[in-house]
Amino acid sequence: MDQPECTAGIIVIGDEILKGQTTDTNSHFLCTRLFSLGVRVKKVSIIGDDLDLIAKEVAEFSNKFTHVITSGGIGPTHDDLTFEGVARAFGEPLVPHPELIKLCQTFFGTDDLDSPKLKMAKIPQSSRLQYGISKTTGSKTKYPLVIVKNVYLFPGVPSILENAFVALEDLFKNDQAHFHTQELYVDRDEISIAGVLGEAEQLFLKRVVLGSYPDFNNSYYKVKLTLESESLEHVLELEKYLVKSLPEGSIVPYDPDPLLHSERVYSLLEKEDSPFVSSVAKAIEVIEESLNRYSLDEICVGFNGGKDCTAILHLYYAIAKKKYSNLNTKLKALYITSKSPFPEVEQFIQSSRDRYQLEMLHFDGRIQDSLSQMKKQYPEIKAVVMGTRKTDPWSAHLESFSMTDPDWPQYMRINPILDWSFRDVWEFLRSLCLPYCSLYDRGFTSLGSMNNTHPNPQLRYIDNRGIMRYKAAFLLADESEERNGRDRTI
Ligand SMILES: Cc1cc2nc3c(=O)[nH]c(=O)nc-3n(C[C@H](O)[C@H](O)[C@H](O)COP(=O)(O)O)c2cc1C
Ligand SMILES: Nc1ncnc2c1ncn2[C@@H]1O[C@H](COP(=O)(O)OP(=O)(O)OP(=O)(O)O)[C@@H](O)[C@H]1O
Ligand SMILES: [Co+2]
Ligand SMILES: [K+]
Ligand SMILES: [Mg+2]
Repeated sequence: MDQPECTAGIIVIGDEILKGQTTDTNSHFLCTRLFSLGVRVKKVSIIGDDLDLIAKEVAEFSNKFTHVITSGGIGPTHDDLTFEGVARAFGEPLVPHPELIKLCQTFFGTDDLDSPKLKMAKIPQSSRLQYGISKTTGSKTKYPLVIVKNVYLFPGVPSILENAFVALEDLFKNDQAHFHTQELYVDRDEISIAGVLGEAEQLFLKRVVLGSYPDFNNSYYKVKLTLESESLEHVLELEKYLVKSLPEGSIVPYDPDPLLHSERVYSLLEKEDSPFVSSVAKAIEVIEESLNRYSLDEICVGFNGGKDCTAILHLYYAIAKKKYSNLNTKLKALYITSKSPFPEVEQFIQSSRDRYQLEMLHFDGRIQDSLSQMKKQYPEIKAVVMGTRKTDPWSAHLESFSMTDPDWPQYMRINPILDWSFRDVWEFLRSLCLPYCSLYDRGFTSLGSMNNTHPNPQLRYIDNRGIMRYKAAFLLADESEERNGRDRTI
């Protein structure tokens, strides 16, 4: 820690970003990688394709930071000005580089120095060329990175920048420093823990950087704390201090990436025998059996954003991922839109689609009609995995594998959680920290459509300011009241 800090500045160049036509993902990528390499990014600047601005920014960044990374503006067109801007920053001319000319000739088949295709071969006089080693193939990259003093000129196209950076990241690795980070999740408002955080900050000044980030939409915590230092000891010391000083029970276990840890579904079975463990075991058994009977192409998950199918979807994902160790086919989900869907439900369905990378089979209208349409449009589908439980209307007679009723389009209904209780569903979702539709945190216990569903009166309470509120669904004490928020208790 006696050495000067290893720092970096990032300059993202391109009019399209300032106009909002392109979202900059490169700075986020670079910040993440550099942080893990022990390099502290001090500043990110986004500027347009403007020669003077590029020159000024590069000169200033080059003075201030150990490394400067630019992204964009090195293509063949008139508006690509980064080489020229960097040359101007250091008072150097642009000169054709023999090696780059050769490369441009092989790529573009021209040796006309005035052709736009050869513009990319003219670089600042003191440039160095650096080839990377591809981490996947082990071979030398086709195109070199241009480096001028401490400035690294990366192309702006995200996939190319990312590959180039990974192939060259040893250039940036700071062996002196490795940041140790730790996250703590707190189930209290930021205001109520601000005092403790302030004291901690003073006590650990300069030794640990403490960050506090509220999240108003998370079902599991309200504030994420980040503890970060070059010394693991100091991080652990601060952690201990916070555990001691924050209100008892306010730090909650949280898994920010339950899909990455989907094998935890199986770890649930290792817990002490209980009705919940048997429920999970049975569900796993049914889904494993269905994957023996059907290929991934022939099955979809009936997914309407409700809690039961949220549990089902995760189980199905975890089991499919285990069976087909490298899931490279998309899992299919059937969603039949109800008459007036809740926006919160639609939003949750979209975020689930993205999270699990689902292929959505989407229909509008009556369930029966939609299933007939699915027969025509996706004739390969033979079975639907569903979150039906025996306590649902008309479901007491169902079995793990039940064909649809005779007057319905014929599908195998796979029902892995028929015998689960309301409590089982919540224990499953919450112990794995799975995201679920936000309505369940606002007193809804079963979801229909907007015109027939409201929060469950059993969960109503008056808060300390006299305002009527609803507790979260998982706190419902009497499970027979699950459908008490539905109009037609059919
Ligand atoms: C894929 C699929 C198959 C279904 N098959 C039948 C069926 O064979 N017989 C039936 O009466 N209802 C069937 N249903 C309807 C459901 O049992 C249930 O009534 C519907 O999902 C509405 O549930 P809710 O009232 O809890 O919102 C099916 C639904 C889906 C999505
Ligand atoms: N519109 C639909 N599109 C696709 N699948 C559906 C639809 N409606 C019901 N299903 C399937 O039927 C199952 C039972 O429906 P149900 O509404 O009881 O459960 P849920 O929506 O998952 O949760 P909740 O009981 O909290 O509403 C769902 O889990 C889902 O698999
Ligand atoms: Co249900
Ligand atoms: K903050
Ligand atoms: Mg429902």
